[in-house]
Amino acid sequence: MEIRIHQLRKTFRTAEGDVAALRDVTLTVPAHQVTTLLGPSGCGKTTLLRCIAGLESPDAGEIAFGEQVVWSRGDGGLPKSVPPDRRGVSMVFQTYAIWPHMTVFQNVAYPLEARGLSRAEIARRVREALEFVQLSGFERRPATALSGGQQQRVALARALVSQPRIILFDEPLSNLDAKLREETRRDLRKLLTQLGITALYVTHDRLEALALSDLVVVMKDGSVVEMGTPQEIYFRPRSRFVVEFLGGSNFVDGTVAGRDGDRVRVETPLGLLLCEGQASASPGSRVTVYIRTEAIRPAAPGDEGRPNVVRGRLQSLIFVGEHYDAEVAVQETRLTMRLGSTTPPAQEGQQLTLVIEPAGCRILE
Ligand SMILES: Nc1ncnc2c1ncn2[C@@H]1O[C@H](COP(=O)(O)OP(=O)(O)OP(=O)(O)O)[C@@H](O)[C@H]1O
Repeated sequence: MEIRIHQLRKTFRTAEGDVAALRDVTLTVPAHQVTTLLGPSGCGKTTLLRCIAGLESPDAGEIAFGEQVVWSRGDGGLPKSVPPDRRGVSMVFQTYAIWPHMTVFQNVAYPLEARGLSRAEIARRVREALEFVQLSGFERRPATALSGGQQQRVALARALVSQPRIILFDEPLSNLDAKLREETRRDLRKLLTQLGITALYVTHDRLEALALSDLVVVMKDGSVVEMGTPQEIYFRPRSRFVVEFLGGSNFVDGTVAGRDGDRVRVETPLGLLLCEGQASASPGSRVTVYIRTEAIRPAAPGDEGRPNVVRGRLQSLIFVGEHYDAEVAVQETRLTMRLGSTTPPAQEGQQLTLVIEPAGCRILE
């Protein structure tokens, strides 16, 4: 079920003044896929999720599930709203919100109790949901006698048992430790792909967004700034904000010098760089170039005469296990890069010749 959001606006009135949590957000969340809302704290992710669930009332705009409008209000008019329990939406929260005084079975059965289903039907559906999250055999366990990861799976089973059209996740993994988080992320991706349900997932963790999603929507200050597949967002970001949010660090300012096929030549403090992106950039215009850390490598024999070769001095080298994080000064500019940890690295202070792969060198808007 596709979610269509059109010019959704929400302002909170607080003692300190108005807070614009959503500024005319327009967005289509595709059906049967996993979409994440990614952005820093306070950018409006949770507010958008709560508006979709019907837990928050927007000020203006429209929300539709497929062809069904579930909330709408033009400026000044009365809102039209489908109540939360009639939207066919389930939500999984950061705190799991499972009931400690109930068993696993009772927790998962809870959403079905009020529906007048037979005991046999409830038992069948709960069994199926628990099988799906691999918790068969845990039915009679008190919910508190489970690990954090297992509690999270109970919350997921409870969200699935009522066969929702849409499932919403609000930072569901943030209470788990790093290892469990990684495992649960993998399991969740597998489960959601198998289910083929429309899932919208809120996180401020970039790895989670990249690993889980079919589509990543980056938000800032109540607005959508960019969206795309994880690969598009990672390899072809358009703004410095997105690059920085994804952990990128190498930026140089420059002036467009001309074109070279699909690529653009930019005069920078590192010298002339051949870059991807914005082939329309006109000569003379000022631009910022982003260089991906892993696009920089030490030069090897045969690299002479290649584009984007620079010389610098190794400033620092930090061992982080699978590689060294290195910082290299190229005249006034500092570049961060990775050096393999299996080959003996260079010494701090040593001169290095580096190649910057043009595919990892991008002009930003
Ligand atoms: N009930 C409320 N009353 C007043 N202001 C609110 C309320 N809920 C949210 N806000 C404000 O609206 C803005 C957006 O909040 P929201 O919780 O949607 O952000 P978020 O991106 O989900 O952040 P986080 O990752 O920290 O949860 C913030 O500035 C927040 O302080």
